[in-house]
Amino acid sequence: MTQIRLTNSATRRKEDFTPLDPGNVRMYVCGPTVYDRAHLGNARPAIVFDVLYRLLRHVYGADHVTYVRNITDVDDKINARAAETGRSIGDITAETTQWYLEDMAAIGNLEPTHMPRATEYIAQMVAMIEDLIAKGHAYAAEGHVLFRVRSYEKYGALSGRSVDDMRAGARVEVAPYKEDPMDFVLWKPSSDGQPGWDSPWGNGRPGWHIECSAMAAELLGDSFDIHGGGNDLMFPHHENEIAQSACAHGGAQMAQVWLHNEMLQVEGKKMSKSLGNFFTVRDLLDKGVPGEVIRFVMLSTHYRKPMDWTEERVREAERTLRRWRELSSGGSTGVEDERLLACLKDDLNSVGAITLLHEISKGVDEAKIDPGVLRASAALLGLLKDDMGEWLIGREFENEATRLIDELLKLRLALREKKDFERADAIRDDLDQIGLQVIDGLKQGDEPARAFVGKPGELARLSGKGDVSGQSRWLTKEARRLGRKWGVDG
Ligand SMILES: Nc1ncnc2c1ncn2[C@@H]1O[C@H](COP(=O)(O)OP(=O)(O)OP(=O)(O)O)[C@@H](O)[C@H]1O
Ligand SMILES: [Zn+2]
Repeated sequence: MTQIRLTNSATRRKEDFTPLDPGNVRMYVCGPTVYDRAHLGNARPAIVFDVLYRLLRHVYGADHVTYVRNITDVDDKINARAAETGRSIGDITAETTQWYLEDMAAIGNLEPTHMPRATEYIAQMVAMIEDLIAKGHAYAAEGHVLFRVRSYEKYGALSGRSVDDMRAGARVEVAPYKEDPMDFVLWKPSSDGQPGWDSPWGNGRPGWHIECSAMAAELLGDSFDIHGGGNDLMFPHHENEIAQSACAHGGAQMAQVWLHNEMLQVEGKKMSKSLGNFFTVRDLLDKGVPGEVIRFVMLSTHYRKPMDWTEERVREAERTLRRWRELSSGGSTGVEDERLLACLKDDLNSVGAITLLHEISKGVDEAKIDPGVLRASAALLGLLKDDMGEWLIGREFENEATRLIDELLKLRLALREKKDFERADAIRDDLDQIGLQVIDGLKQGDEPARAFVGKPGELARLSGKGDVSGQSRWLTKEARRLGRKWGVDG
């Protein structure tokens, strides 16, 4: 069996992946701060780590993987949004969380095992902070609690910077209550109207970084296998998570492997809410771009490379998926192609996997490979799933069959114009034989592909689910036969 290899940001090397406990492989991924719709950039880590989750489930068994992706529902950005809109914080976070779950499902992601909301783990955060103070890694001052960065000598190891460099270059908040400008907030006081919880340091709320450390420890233990997120979080967020967790847990290494996806960009800049250069997953879905197409485009670039979103890629993905859906119906249940699995095991090489899917689909088309293999292989990427096939239904459908039939109709019209009714009628009869009723009165330049079918809905449904799409392969075969017979296939 091929070994899973992952590029560990902490060592900057591609390494063999060996879980601490193969009976329970554990992964934590930083989830969204819920005050606005997820933009397309936010969808990237959700998809990348979903593919990893699927791979781990495949290799270690579905019941032997625990995937945690949190919901940050206490954060100053949320408070600001509440103040702007006059809405309650609870309404905003509940609504945004629901949107997030719907949008992530629409792009084909499995639900993680746990989706902890920060507000439900305040007690664990307070306990962890108290522990850090007791161990000398944190101190309370003026209602705040700060992490003493100097107390953790490996601080900066993940992002490869020294504390002195960071101090020189960083825009850290200088505050009178800090021993060192680099120290970061674990707890801060809340004024009236701000969300707050009782604590040994008065009414207050947690800082963002401690949320992840506390939730990860509670659900996955002091040490677990994989920690993921976008590479924009490497510093300071992940650096701070590492420091807090190691110091609270007697030096135990928080995660064995750190994985970071690169950014989705718009004209060379990170797509982000703060820059305002974003569009949401929902915008695209509402525009009619199917979730499966979004997923495909995202996986067409390796997760460690920056990527751009272009209309051309969307169209290309749509064409490919249409074709694969058409080819993938029928046949046996199917087992995935081992080579595809090997690709994904090699640092989630989704690009190589897609290339292989093209090759497999060609084999299916030539009747050399069972369609079940295409389905099972695509499923490793979360593609071609039954419940996502709906997008094809009712859409205009263009493929090899319709193109050839189109050509046959044009030929028939040309023959009629030359008064060669015998051959024109023969074409009509041939089409009739394969269940296509020719409607007369069509002129050259009309769009015969749409007008030729007696039952217009049917052609659109041909590549839908199950047995219906079986017809589509049959139709393609028949159209090719007629194409050859009438010399319109070249
Ligand atoms: N453009 C992007 N490409 C890929 N991943 C991204 C992108 N923007 C954010 N992420 C990732 O999405 C997840 C949620 O991020 P977050 O809620 O902080 O969104 P954000 O757009 O970065 O917010 P802001 O713009 O306000 O900084 C994180 O794992 C983050 O790394
Ligand atoms: Zn986090």
